[in-house]
Parts: sequence; C-alpha cells; structure tokens
Amino acid sequence: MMQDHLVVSDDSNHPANMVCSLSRQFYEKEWCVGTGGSIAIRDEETGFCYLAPSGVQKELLKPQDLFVLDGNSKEQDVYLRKPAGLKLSDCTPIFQMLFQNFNAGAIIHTHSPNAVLTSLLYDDVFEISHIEQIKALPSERVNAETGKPVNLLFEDTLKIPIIDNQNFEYELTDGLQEMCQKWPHGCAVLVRRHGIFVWGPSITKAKIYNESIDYLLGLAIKMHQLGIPTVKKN
Ligand SMILES: CSC[C@@H](O)[C@@H](O)C(=O)COP(=O)(O)O
Ligand SMILES: [Zn+2]
Repeated sequence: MMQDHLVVSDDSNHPANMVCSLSRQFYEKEWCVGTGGSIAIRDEETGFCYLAPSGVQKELLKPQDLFVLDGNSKEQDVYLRKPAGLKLSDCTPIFQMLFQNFNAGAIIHTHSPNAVLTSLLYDDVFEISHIEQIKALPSERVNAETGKPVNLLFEDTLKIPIIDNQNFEYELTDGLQEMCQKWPHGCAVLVRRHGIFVWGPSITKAKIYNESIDYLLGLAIKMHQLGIPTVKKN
C-alpha cells in the first residue's frame, strides 16, 4: 500500500510538491547540500504531515519519496504513507515536537553557512536591530483586534537563541523545546556548528522567515567583519 494519491498532485502548492521544489531551491542556495537539511509541512486542512526521507540528496526528492504521518493522532508515528526502502528524516522528533507543541505548520532545517558562522560569533543569542528586513519576522505583540501576531518594527531587536550541537539529531529535541518554551513567540533556533531550524504557521510564512533570517545572518557576519555592532544603541 503505497498510498501514492497522498503525494501525487498537479497542484504546485500541494505539500508534497512544495517539499520537493523548496528542497531544490535550498540546495541551489547551499543551504541543503550533501543530504543536509530537511523540510516538513503539516497540511492545514487534513492535519497530514509530509516529511522527507533521511540521508538522500534533497535536491533530487520526488513526491513519491515522501513519508506522510497523521498529525491528528496523539500517537507519534502513525504512518499514512511509508515509501519502501527509505527511512524517515533524523529531524522527525524535532519536527513532531514543533507540530504538536508549538503549532508549527511547516519547518525548514538548513545547514546555511550564514547560520553556522553566526552561531560561532554569538554566545547564547543572536541579536540584530535597525535593519529593514527584520520587519518580515514575527514579534511578541498581537493585533488588538484580530489577536494575530504582528511583525517586528524597524527599531525592534530580532533575537534568535543558539543551542549547542549534539552527535545525533534527536538529542537536539529537548534543547530546542526548552528554547521554544522560553521564547514562545520565536520562529527559529540556531544550532551551533550545525545550522538552523525555522518554522511558521504555513510553509509560505516559514519560507519568508527563513529567507529573511538568512539575509540578516549574512549581514551580521559582514557587520562583524567591519566592526559594526548588530544592535544599534539609538
Ligand atoms: C550531512 S548529514 C546531516 C544530518 O545528520 C542532519 O543534520 C540533517 O540535516 C538531515 O538529516 P536527514 O535524516 O537526512 O533528514
Ligand atoms: Zn542538520
């Protein structure tokens, strides 16, 4: 029972197609090379979670390579689709923790060189302020009328916590969960000498957050080289 109908669709916005097309894009950006990185999407309507297999070249992924888990179930590993001969992403415990406990609709994990370098320039938290692009990222504030989160302002400071890497991906889950509890409005955690996890309520939002953060991390590295502080004191 391959359940191909769960992953085969003409719609380019179908989660299975999005995992594949974004994995290709992220390979081109050197965020997901040599099998590194992974993307997971939870379909808002069905609650089904689309996950990539482990240890494969992510830029070559096809929808038929994807696993589908039932995100509606209290049990962790209810497989709706399990491709033969493939193993679930090592990031799965982290993805499930973010889907279940922090309402993530999509998670992007990359080994972006900007993320790895930035994790070596800051101790516990990456910080940057007064750069226009931070306005693409969520703040702690909510809109009084809609109750929905609003984005950071130009003069706000974006903060992203950093945790230390471990030998195995699953060993990062508790540290990441701790940071999500400490920073409930955050959308990213850097993993030192490894990369970054970025999430959002949808894959569109997660992609915008990931791109914006990477742009800011790249700027921060150059600012360090030029001796410019990344947080502006008025
Ligand atoms: C280059 S191996 C990288 C893995 O250990 C891991 O960090 C990773 O990003 C992808 O794991 P995967 O199991 O292929 O989804
Ligand atoms: Zn990784």
